[in-house]
Amino acid sequence: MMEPGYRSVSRRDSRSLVGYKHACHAMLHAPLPSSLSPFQMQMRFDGKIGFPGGFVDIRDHSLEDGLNRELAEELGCDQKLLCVTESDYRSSHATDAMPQKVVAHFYIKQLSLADLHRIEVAAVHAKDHGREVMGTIRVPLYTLRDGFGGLPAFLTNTFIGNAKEQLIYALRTLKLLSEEAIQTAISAGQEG
Ligand SMILES: O=c1[nH]cnc2c1ncn2[C@H]1C[C@H](O)[C@@H](COP(=O)(O)OP(=O)(O)O)O1
Repeated sequence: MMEPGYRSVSRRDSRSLVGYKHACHAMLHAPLPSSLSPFQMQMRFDGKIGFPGGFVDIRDHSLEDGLNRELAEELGCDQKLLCVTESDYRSSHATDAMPQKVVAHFYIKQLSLADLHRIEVAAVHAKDHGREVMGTIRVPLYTLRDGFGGLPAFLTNTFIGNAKEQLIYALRTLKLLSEEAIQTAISAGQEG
């Protein structure tokens, strides 16, 4: 499932697209052997949910340098605690939708639970906290007995760009939930 208007593009080919801005966003994830396995998104200034990151000027920086700069601004942590590298890169999708043509690059960074928690605490003191970022949030990976609370309800939020598809991609690729559980959560969210 992909947000209409987004097409998959390779990291390499994306560099030769003309007239596109490049945006990099990262999912921070701490593996745990339970449905509480936490990963992070954030509430943005516009009331939409997305991942930390932002626009990157590829004339001056590598994708990862630009992403790490954005993460420092939004999460307030130094690179000893959080440094995304090319090995964390997962996908790129281009869109021609207005107001601007964008290539959205996506990363998944695996961390220890202790470091994820340190980042959540540091985020309160970040430059962008209360301006562009209203707060970090954890994504619920469970579904309550009512069939709606938890992940299905979370999926009814409004997401920025293709962040919802990036989230579902991450659930699949990290095998955090079975395909059946993912489909059930998506369907329940649509009905709820
Ligand atoms: O989490 C996201 N996943 C995919 N695309 C996203 C996400 N968050 C924002 N976006 C889009 C929206 C814009 O087209 C660009 C850059 O947005 P933003 O992160 O707000 O960038 P700046 O902070 O203004 O640099 O990506």
